[in-house]
Amino acid sequence: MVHLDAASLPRLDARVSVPGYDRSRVRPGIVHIGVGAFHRAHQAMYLDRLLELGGDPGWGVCGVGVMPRDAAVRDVLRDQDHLYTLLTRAPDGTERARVVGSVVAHHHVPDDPEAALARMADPATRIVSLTITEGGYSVDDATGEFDPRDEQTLADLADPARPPGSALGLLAGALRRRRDAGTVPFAVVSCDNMPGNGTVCRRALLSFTARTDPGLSAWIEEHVAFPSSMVDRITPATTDALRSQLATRYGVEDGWPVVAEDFAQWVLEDRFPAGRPALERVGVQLVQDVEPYELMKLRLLNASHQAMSHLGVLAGRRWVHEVGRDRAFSRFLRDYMDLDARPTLPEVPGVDLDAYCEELLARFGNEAVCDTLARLATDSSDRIPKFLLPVLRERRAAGADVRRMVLVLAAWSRFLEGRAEDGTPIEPSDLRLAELRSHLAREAEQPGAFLDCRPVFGALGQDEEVRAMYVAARRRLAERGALACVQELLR
Ligand SMILES: NC(=O)c1ccc[n+]([C@@H]2O[C@H](COP(=O)([O-])OP(=O)(O)OC[C@H]3O[C@@H](n4cnc5c(N)ncnc54)[C@H](O)[C@@H]3O)[C@@H](O)[C@H]2O)c1
Ligand SMILES: O=P(O)(O)OC[C@@H](O)[C@@H](O)[C@H](O)[C@H](O)CO
Repeated sequence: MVHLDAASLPRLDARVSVPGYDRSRVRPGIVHIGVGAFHRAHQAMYLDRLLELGGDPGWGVCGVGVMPRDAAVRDVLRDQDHLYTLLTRAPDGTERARVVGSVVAHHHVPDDPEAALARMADPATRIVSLTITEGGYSVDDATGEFDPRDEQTLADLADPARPPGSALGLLAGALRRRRDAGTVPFAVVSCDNMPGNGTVCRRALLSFTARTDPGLSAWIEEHVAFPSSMVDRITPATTDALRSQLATRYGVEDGWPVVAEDFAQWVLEDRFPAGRPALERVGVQLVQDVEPYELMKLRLLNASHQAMSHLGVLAGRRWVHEVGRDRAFSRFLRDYMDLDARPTLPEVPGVDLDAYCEELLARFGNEAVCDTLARLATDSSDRIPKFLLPVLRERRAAGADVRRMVLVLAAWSRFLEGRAEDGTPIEPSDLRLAELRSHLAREAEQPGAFLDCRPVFGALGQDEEVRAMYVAARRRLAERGALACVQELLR
């Protein structure tokens, strides 16, 4: 068994590809906040590929962790010279193992906010990117208003003079230093799954600074670029089973490997006043307007994920591929894509949407990637309003049949009640669980009360026809089960 670190690279199993470039020359030009599974399977992978092609070594990554739990990643990465293994698995079971070398440093904000701030203020940092989850931006889905709830952001707003502890606080603090020093600002790149993620991030930061430092807010508005991006690679959370597989198959001891599907896509708006890596060399699409790609991905892939997760769990499934390979469920998803989502999409340059949807279904059926429905169903109160409800609203306004999407909402409500159809307990994890359940508790006397949760459903929840469909779908789910409900709605 070989413990992964810089010294052990030459001794690794020959099937594990390792950085061929000189890591001692790699310097962080990018600071990334939220070095979770996805960043390491996606952005860091693209930069690793670029370095492998002889790309500018000034485009390495320094990770930044804001949440207390990020200390665990920091410790593992530090112990491994910031190296980790990325396993990619294709639907046919083909697996590739790669040690990624593009991450070269990591700062943990709860322990040392100054180190993170100094790194972000350093002129060598030209991009700050983020995967801090949809909730990390504190923008209310129903109103579009800034409505912070997390401890770190609230603490930064309450006392702007103390060292920042939140992602927004760090961005503001670092940009203030750059402005004061006359340093060109970095571009801020959100890589979270949100429509208009650059715009959302900009709105959040401007709202944050409007409350803490209005002069800075005006400067950011004028000088800082927030290119939007569409990011795609299905990346489950790391498990102990993955660590053991890596050890057994390749003899590598890695505290935090990552597994992902073999597919990867990144479409990025080309607005980087301080410069950017030559990402086009490694397959990243640099475009003027990312919106069509973003809408395509969020409404076809992520909304389908929401549709399959709650229905699937109610029907007793645990894995994404179990649902993806089920004939009725996959036909239901394809109907959703073709009849509900696609009519709401603009033309997507260079994309054949039929082929895209077909490929999505194959990706959902990828057993080797071991993705769980539970991951997809986490924090759905933050996902459904961004991925599914915009489609439901548009189709409703067009007078279309919206029963498939309403069935998904009904399944979500049953899921939140905490029991699958076979009686197995479900433990939902959601930022708004208490609030959602307080609405659900009124369903018995007031059918449809779940839809009164305004921050999630907004005015749509008061649409009488939608409510009636939802109540009927909930009843059918209870009487007949998720699979039968899905089958009933197949075209
Ligand atoms: N996993 C995927 O398949 C995938 C694919 C495309 C996009 N994404 C995007 O990436 C995000 C993260 O996914 P992941 O798989 O890396 O998850 P993860 O749980 O592995 O990592 C999430 C990271 O975000 C940090 N974080 C969470 N809330 C935060 C907050 N309020 N402020 C600052 N940091 C915060 C966590 O501490 C952690 O470092 C998703 O929410 C999604 O928007 C994920
Ligand atoms: O990451 P989230 O929570 O936005 O959504 C869950 C999944 O739908 C998502 O992670 C997908 O796997 C991913 O967006 C694929 O690129």
